[in-house]
Amino acid sequence: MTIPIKKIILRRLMMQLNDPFTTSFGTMEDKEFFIAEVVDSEGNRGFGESVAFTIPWYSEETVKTNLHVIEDFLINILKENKINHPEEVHDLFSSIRGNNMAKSTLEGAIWDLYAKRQGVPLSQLLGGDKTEIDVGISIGIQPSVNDLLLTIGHYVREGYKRIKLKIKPGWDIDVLRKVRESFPDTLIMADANSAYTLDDLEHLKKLDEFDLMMIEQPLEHDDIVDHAKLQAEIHTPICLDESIHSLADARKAVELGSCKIINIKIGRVGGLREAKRIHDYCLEKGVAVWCGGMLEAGVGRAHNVALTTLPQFTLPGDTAGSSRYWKKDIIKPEVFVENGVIKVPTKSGIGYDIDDEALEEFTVEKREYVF
Ligand SMILES: O=C(O)CCC(=O)c1ccccc1C(=O)O
Ligand SMILES: [Mg+2]
Repeated sequence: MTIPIKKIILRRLMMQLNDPFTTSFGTMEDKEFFIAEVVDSEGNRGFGESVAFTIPWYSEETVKTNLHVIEDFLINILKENKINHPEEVHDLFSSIRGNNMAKSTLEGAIWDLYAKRQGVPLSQLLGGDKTEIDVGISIGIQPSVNDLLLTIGHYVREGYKRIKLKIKPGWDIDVLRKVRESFPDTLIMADANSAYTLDDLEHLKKLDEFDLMMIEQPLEHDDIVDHAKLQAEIHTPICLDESIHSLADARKAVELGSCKIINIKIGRVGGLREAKRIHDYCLEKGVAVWCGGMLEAGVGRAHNVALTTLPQFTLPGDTAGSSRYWKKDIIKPEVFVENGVIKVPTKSGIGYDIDDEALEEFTVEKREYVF
C-alpha cells in the first residue's frame, strides 16, 4: 500500500552543546540542523534529522546545501512518485548525485512513519533483534592532557564501554602515552578526522605502542588507496569513516585492505537502506562495524539506536546519552545510558516521543510542503 504522504514540515533548529567539541578541524559550540517531519493522511508523524553541519569540514554538505537540495529536488521526487516501502526512497533519490545527508533526512522520516503505520519499532523493521546496545563515547581535543585524563576518568566511571579520543599532529603520541599509563585496561581508540598523510607514516607507526582498538580515518577524507598502504605498515586496525559513502565504497575498501573496521553513519551513506546494505556486506565478510555519531539531537540519536540493533554492530558505537550533549533534548524520554548500555525502545517507529515544546523552542525557521 502506498504511504499517503500529506505534508512535510522542515524545521531548522539551533541548539547549544553542553561542552564545546574540538576535532582536528576546529571547535563546535552549538548545532544548527534540520528536522524533517513527514505527515500521512491519518496524522501519523515520522521524523528524520540531518547530520550536516554549518561548515563543510567533515563533508561537503552544509545546513544551507541541505535546504537547497531538499526543497528544490528531493521533495519534488517524493511528490511525483508513489512509495510503498521506505527501501524504495534511496533508489528514487539516486537521480540526484551525492547530498547523502539531505537524502537521509527525508528517508529517515519515511522509515519512522512507515514503522509507526505498521505499529512496529524501527529496530525490528530493520531486522535488528538486540534489546540493549553497548555504547562508547567520543571525547574531543581538550585544553590540556590533565583535562583529558579527568574527562576520560569521568566517562569511564559512568561505564561507557570504550573511549574514543580525537587526535591531530601535536596532540597524539605523547597524549596517548599518558592516557595509556593512567588507563592501562580501558578500551581506547583514536579518531584523526583526516589530519595526516602518508608522509606521516613513520609517526603513525608509533600508534602501535598503545594497543588501540583502532585508528579512525587517519588519512584524506576521500582516500581509500593510501589507507591500504598504511594498513599494510601498521598493526593497529584502521577504521574508515569519512571515506565510505556507499556499499560500493565499503566493498572497495575491504577488497583493497584499506580498513579492518567500518564506522557506519546513516547520514554519510544516504540513509538507513544503504547503512543496512553496508552492514549486511560486512556481516558476510566478517568485517566489524559500529555506529558513528554526528553530535545528533534525539531524533538522529534514536535512528542510530535502532540501526545498532543489527547483529554485525559488534563494537560499541559513539551513541552516548542525550545529556552528554544537551541540557534538554527534543525527545521524551531522552536517550539514557546506564553502565554503557542503552535499552532499545519497544514503542513503534523510532520509539521515543517528540517533545513538541522543546522542538518548538529550538526551531528558528519552519517551512511546510503540502502534497
Ligand atoms: O559523539 C558523537 O556524536 C560523535 C563525535 C565524533 O567523533 C564526531 C563528531 C562530529 C563529526 C565527526 C565525528 C567523527 O566521528 O568523526
Ligand atoms: Mg570519525
